[in-house]
Amino acid sequence: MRNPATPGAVIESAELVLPLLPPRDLAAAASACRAFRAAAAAVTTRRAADAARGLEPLPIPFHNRVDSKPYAYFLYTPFSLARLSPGAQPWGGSGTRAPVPTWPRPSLDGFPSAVCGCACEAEECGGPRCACADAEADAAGSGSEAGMGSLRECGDECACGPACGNRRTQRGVAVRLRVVRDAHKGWGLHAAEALGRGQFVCEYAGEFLTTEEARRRQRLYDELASAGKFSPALIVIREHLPSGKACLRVNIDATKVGNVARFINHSCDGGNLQPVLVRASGSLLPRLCFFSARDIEEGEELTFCYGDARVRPNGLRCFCGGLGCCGVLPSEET
Ligand SMILES: C[S@@+](CC[C@H](N)C(=O)[O-])C[C@H]1O[C@@H](n2cnc3c(N)ncnc32)[C@H](O)[C@@H]1O
Repeated sequence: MRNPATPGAVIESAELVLPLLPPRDLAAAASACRAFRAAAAAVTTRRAADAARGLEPLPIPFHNRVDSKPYAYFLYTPFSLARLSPGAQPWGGSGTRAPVPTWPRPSLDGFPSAVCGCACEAEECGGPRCACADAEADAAGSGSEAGMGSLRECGDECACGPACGNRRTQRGVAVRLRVVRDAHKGWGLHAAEALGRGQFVCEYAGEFLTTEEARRRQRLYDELASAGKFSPALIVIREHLPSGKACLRVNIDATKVGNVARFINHSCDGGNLQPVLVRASGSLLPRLCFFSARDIEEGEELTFCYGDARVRPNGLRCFCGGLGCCGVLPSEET
């Protein structure tokens, strides 16, 4: 057995333990000894190089020319989760990149799914004969909520495989993005390559919450946000019947566990992203996905409109910079 006091053993344990630590604990560990300081610096550099920590097909780096924060800390999930498995998630270790888990997507643990799908021949999926195609639905058309598009994709019960053309949103973030710090808005998601109109950008992934839990967290987040230095990322999606009555409400919280969509800032003029509710055959819950609403240049910030309502007291100041900026961020009672 290796002597625990040897420099090699110290570095080995640093390699194992430091990637599990949140920033404050990492800084504390760095002050322990020179070897830990060097190992912690390497962890920080690797974290700043990929917000997605190897869980998306492409790395998504942080860029900060505003202050000294190298990255934002949260647990990464490429898909929304019904239940969280407790425990820390390593981030910034020197091991090889984690395998990309974007295929097959896990089915939503705990949610019932209907048995349905298509049996299309190769390359027929999404076409007129595909049982999963919905002639009414489109990524940029009328949807269940004002400004929200809708789309149907192939799902778990379909005969098609990972390369199916009707699974555009199921293979993770395949466009180059970066997370950029702004003096007023905090972190924001930017295009790191030019995007054509209608390209899939990312899903809004996080924890699925009950409405009761969403309300409880919203109250807490409001308090923390009004004190500054806190950026909540809890979103409520309501799907309406044509009559206008709400029929389904989905609460997704990406504040502590989420994906890169948690960095998308608000724009009062609607922004350059189109939110789309995507429903896969066999899945009862829709997923919120973002597509480019127009051609987007490399370096542009990606934004969407959080909503129209500004009803909660102490609304936060909006810095979207749009011509029609309302001055206050949208906020509604959840
Ligand atoms: C979903 S998060 C977006 C990412 C966030 N900027 C961060 O640093 O993590 C939403 C929060 O970002 C900030 N934010 C988003 N859009 C903004 C805007 N137009 N003006 C000012 N702050 C904004 C607010 O703090 C808001 O509560």
